[in-house]
Parts: sequence; C-alpha cells; structure tokens
Amino acid sequence: MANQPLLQIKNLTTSFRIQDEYYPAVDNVSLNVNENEVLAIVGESGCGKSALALSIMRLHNELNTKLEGEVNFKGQNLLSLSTAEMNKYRGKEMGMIFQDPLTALNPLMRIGQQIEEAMRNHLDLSDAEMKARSLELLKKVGIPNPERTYMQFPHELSGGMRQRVVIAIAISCEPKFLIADEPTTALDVTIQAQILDLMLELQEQMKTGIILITHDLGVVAEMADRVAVMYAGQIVEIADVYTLFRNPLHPYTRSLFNSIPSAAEGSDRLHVIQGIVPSLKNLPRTGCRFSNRIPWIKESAHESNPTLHEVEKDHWVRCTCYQDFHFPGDAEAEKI
Ligand SMILES: Nc1ncnc2c1ncn2[C@@H]1O[C@H](COP(=O)(O)OP(=O)(O)OP(=O)(O)O)[C@@H](O)[C@H]1O
Repeated sequence: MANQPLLQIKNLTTSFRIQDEYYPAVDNVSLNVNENEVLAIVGESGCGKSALALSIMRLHNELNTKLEGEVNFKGQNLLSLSTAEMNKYRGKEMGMIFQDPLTALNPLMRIGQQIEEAMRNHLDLSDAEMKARSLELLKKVGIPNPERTYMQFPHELSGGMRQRVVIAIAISCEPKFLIADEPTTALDVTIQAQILDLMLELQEQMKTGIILITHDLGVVAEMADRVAVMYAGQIVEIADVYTLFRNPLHPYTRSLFNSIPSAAEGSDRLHVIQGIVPSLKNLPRTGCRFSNRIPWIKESAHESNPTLHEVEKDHWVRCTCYQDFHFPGDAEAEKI
C-alpha cells in the first residue's frame, strides 16, 4: 500500500515481571518508521530504549515480559505471530545490530559459518553460492581481506572489524528494516565514524528503514532523519532532526542538549541533569515523569495527565511544562 509506514508501532507497552507484579518499561509508545528513514531514539540509560528495540524484534523472555499494543511490519502485527512465524521475519526482513559485537558473535564459529548460518535459515542458496555471497558481504562492509576473515574466529579480529562482521550478518538477507542498538558505543572514536559512514552508505543502497538507538547526540546529528526522545518509558518529544536541533522544547531534551559541551544553550555554562532515571519499580506513573528532576519549575506548569502536543508541523512535545521551563539560575528566564 502506498504511503504506509514500513513499521508502525501503536500503543506499545512492555512490562517486566518483578516479583509478582508487572511494571511497564515501555509505556504506550506509538511510532512510525518509513522505508529509507533513520529514526533515532535517544535518552539516558534506563529510559526504555533497549526494551523497545527488543520488543519490536520479540526478543524478550516471554515468560516474564508482557507485550501489549501493536507492532505492524508491512501491515502484519508481529505481536500476534507465533514464535515460528516470527522467526521468518527475524534475520530476514528485520535485522539487528547490537552494541557489543563480541556478544553478538559466536566465539567458537568461524566468521564465514556465522554469516552463512543466517542465510541458510532464510535463503535457498547452494554452499558455493553462500560462500560467494559471504565474501561479497565482507567486502561490502569494508573488510580488507575477505578470504582470510572468512576463515577467522571473532577473537582474531579487532572491535571495529567484528562490528563490520555483525553488520554483514545483519544485512545478509537484505532486510527492509534494521535496529541498531548503540552500534558504535563499544568502539574507538575513529572506528565509530567509519562504522556510522558504513551504515549510512548501506542504508543509501538498500533503502532500509532504521531505528538507531543512541545516547550520543553527535551520532544523531550525523545519522538521523527523525528523532524520538524517550524518558521513563515514554516518548517526550519527536520531530525531524533539523527541527529538534533548532528548537528542542521538552525540558528533558533541552537538558540533554545542555549537558554536552558543544551545545550549551547560548552560554558557556553546562547544566548537569539533576537526579537519575528512576528504577522501573519506582517510576512515577502519574503526572509529568520528569517533574521531580526539575523541581524549580512550579507544579502548575505540568499537566496532570501529560499528552503529546503538536507544537509545529510533525513536532510533538509531551506536557505543557516546556512553556515555563528554564534552567536554574537563568535569571532572565526566571524574571519572565
Ligand atoms: N528483563 C528485565 N526485567 C526487569 N526489568 C528490566 C528488564 N529489562 C530492562 N528492565 C528495566 O527496564 C528499564 C528500561 O531498561 P532499558 O534497558 O530498556 O533502558 P535503556 O534506555 O535501553 O538503557 P541502556 O542504554 O542502559 O540499555 C530499566 O529500569 C531496566 O532496569
């Protein structure tokens, strides 16, 4: 169907069982990802980014996780599929790149075997065809000597090379959709840039829709078309990347921007975000979840049941508190 998003998440809630109760780590999240689009999801550790990614791929332990809502991929709700049906999507139409290439790779298997394993499950190719394709993939992700790497074990490669292999596996069946969860966090800075360039290049060629999870706003600026900011299991702001960088509005988004050295809001002061993301059991479930981290903002600025407001075209912000927000000690703002 024309104009249908590639991935459409509707009211997704992911709850984990702790003792006998379920607590939502992803709370009523709705998002779309289009073909050929990179949607970045940003937020501090513990905001629910990985829980969201794993829910899309149905990779949680289903015994202590409850998934509600819909994850529609090409019109099919993945949450209603059996595990066997879901396995037809995972690795074929949908790929995933994790933060740590070492945990994603099997230490006991040669690289070539690992690439071929994904293809064997999903593609009908002869052994010779699979080998040829593996070598081609290794070349495509910038491995200098594909024949040699094909025979090597993960521990024989550098971190950057291992992540290239993980990317080769993820794209081996030409997925329409990829989730990359902190794909460069474990790598050296120079290697990070190479891996990001590689991902963009492949995305350009394959027109893949990508969800990129990161806490790094530099990575967002380089890679994303749109950005969703997540706090305490909810989307608090979403906009295209230019709009978000030009006009960040939610206090949490502004705090994230203002806590990095190059983006202090018109001043040379850095703001450290007070407090920490509450643990899952202690998440506030009513009112503005960020309010206790900005206690200098008056209570009446917050909505009692914050919803997303479209403040300009396709730019959504949760709660009305953004209208009254200022950083502490910002005398001019306090006078207003
Ligand atoms: N399997 C689980 N059982 C119970 N609680 C969990 C489970 N997985 C995650 N959580 C909790 O859910 C919340 C969200 O975690 P999640 O890993 O999604 O955050 P994140 O934003 O991806 O952080 P990070 O960047 O550190 O991965 C956290 O409070 C975390 O402790």
